[in-house]
Amino acid sequence: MAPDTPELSAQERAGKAFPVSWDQFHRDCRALTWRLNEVGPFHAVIAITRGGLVPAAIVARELGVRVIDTVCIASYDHDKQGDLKVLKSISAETAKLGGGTGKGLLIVDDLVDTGKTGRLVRDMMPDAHFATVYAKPKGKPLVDTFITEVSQDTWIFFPWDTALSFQPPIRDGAA
Ligand SMILES: O=P(O)(O)OC[C@H]1O[C@H](OP(=O)(O)OP(=O)(O)O)[C@H](O)[C@@H]1O
Ligand SMILES: O=c1[nH]c(=O)c2nc[nH]c2[nH]1
Ligand SMILES: [Mg+2]
Repeated sequence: MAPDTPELSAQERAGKAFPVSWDQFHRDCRALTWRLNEVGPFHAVIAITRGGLVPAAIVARELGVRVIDTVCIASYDHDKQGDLKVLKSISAETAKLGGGTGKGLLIVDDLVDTGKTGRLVRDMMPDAHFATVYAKPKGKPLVDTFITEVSQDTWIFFPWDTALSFQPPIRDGAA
C-alpha cells in the first residue's frame, strides 16, 4: 500500500506569511480607491464573496456608489482549492446596468492568487473593471487595478480570518 502522503495545502505550499491588520487593510482599500477614482465613474460595484465584501464596502463608500451586487463563488475550503462553484450569479438588473458585458461596472475582490476566480468572473463581464487589493504573480495579468503585489509563495492572512495570539521570540525559531 502506498504510504500516506497528505497533499500540502495552498497555505503550506506558500511558506511565507503576510498578516494584514484591519488598519492596514482599510488603508490599502483607500489607496485602491484613489486609483479607481481616476478610472470611474462606475454604475455599480460587484463584490466577489466573501473576501470581496469588505473591500467592496470601503471602495463603494469612498466612490459614492450605492448599487452593490455580489457574485458568490466558493473554491477554497480553508486553504485547499477545489473546483469553483458559482453559488449566485450577478443579478440581471446589474448586468443590464453594464450593457450585458460589464461596461462601467467595478468588480472587487480581496486578492488574486492563481487567478481562477478572477478568470471566471471576467468571463461573465469582459468589459468590467476588475480591482483587487492584493495580487500574486499568477493572477496579476487578470487585474486592472491593485495595490500590493505579494510573491506566489506567500499566504495572505486577512483580519477577519485571524486573531491576536502569542508569538515565540524570533531567537527561539519563530518565522
Ligand atoms: O485566484 P484564486 O486562486 O482563484 O484565489 C483567489 C480567491 O480565493 C479567495 O476566495 P475563497 O475561494 O477562499 O472564498 P472566500 O472569499 O469566501 O474566502 C479569495 O477571496 C479570492 O476570491
Ligand atoms: O486568506 C487567503 N490568503 C491567500 O493568500 C489566498 N490565496 C487564495 N485564497 C486565499 N485566501
Ligand atoms: Mg474569495
